[in-house]
Amino acid sequence: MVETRSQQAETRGCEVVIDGVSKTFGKNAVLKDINITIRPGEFFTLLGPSGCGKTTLLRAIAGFHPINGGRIRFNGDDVTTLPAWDRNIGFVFQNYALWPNKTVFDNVAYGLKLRKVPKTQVAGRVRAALAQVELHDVENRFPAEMSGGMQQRIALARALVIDPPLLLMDEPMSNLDARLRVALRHELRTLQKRLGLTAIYVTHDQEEALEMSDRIAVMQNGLVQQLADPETIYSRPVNRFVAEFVGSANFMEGAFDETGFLLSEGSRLQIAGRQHAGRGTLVVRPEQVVLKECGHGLFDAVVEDRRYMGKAWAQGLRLPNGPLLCVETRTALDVGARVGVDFENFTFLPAEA
Ligand SMILES: Nc1ncnc2c1ncn2[C@@H]1O[C@H](COP(=O)(O)OP(=O)(O)OP(=O)(O)O)[C@@H](O)[C@H]1O
Repeated sequence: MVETRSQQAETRGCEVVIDGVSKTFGKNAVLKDINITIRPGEFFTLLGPSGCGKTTLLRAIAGFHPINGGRIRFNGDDVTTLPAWDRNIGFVFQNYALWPNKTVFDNVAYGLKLRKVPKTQVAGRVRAALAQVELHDVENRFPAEMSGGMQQRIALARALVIDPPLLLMDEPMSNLDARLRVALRHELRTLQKRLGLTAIYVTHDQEEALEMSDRIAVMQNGLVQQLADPETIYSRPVNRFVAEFVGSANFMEGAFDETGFLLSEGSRLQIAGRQHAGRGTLVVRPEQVVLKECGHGLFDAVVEDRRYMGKAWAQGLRLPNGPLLCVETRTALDVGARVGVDFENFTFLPAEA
């Protein structure tokens, strides 16, 4: 996503260094020596399946969980043992955690009162925070009178009102319907860039992560599997877990030799493999498959099935004695037809020694 210069602010976000952080709950090692440096003004996402430790890491950064090993630094200051309320962080919870018996005004003003901001400034700052999330004339209402989307905005205003250099968000959109989530992605990122804060965002939604983030750490079982910008994560996954978790892909096991890639099932693909050698897995995204006339691709395949997906057709192509390849096409192919298949691009994951 590209921001215009006028949308970008000089960054006042802080650098966050997570230095060898580990965390256990009883005997359960939930974070295992995590090392990440998050840059000032960055929109950084922790992405991974349920239970991988992303919320635990976010809460450790916030100071809600003491850690068992490592250090956490904000702009070079060691905050590892600093209580949460002294870390000057905005936090948006998954369920918003708004007080139902407080008005919108009092919900948003809470952080200011805690910090003993002079009363004369409170109303102005609450209104400014609500305006940042495009909420107007709602100060006297109660959260239960507002839609899920509005409650999410109030939670965001409450986090922003203290003017934090760091905003932490734990799946803030997971309770919203799909259409609203998509609309809010752009809005949230634009706001974060305009305010120039550092944002750390937790999600298990790969589309959300790809669209919003400057960089993503893909996590599994308490470890960072890959840390990179969205394009690299998607187009050059470092292992099968990342390739499977982010986007869909075809996986073909086999080995490169001088004449191409020999599939485990026996067929040979005439891929020039000079830069690759040995056993491993070819990872081919559906949109990296190019259809040609029979005899003009790497191999011919037979259309085995097709499903209509709205913006494209998902087609299953059977390789001779080989796996079923999933491709996307604008128009439907007849089941039983033969087509030539080429790969515009692919990733090769060498087998682990
Ligand atoms: N307070 C706690 N006490 C004991 N175990 C916990 C606690 N919080 C989390 N865990 C465990 O730590 C592991 C990681 O949990 P965490 O919430 O960080 O995962 P997650 O990736 O954020 O998943 P989800 O998307 O489901 O929230 C899980 O096995 C979970 O059961």
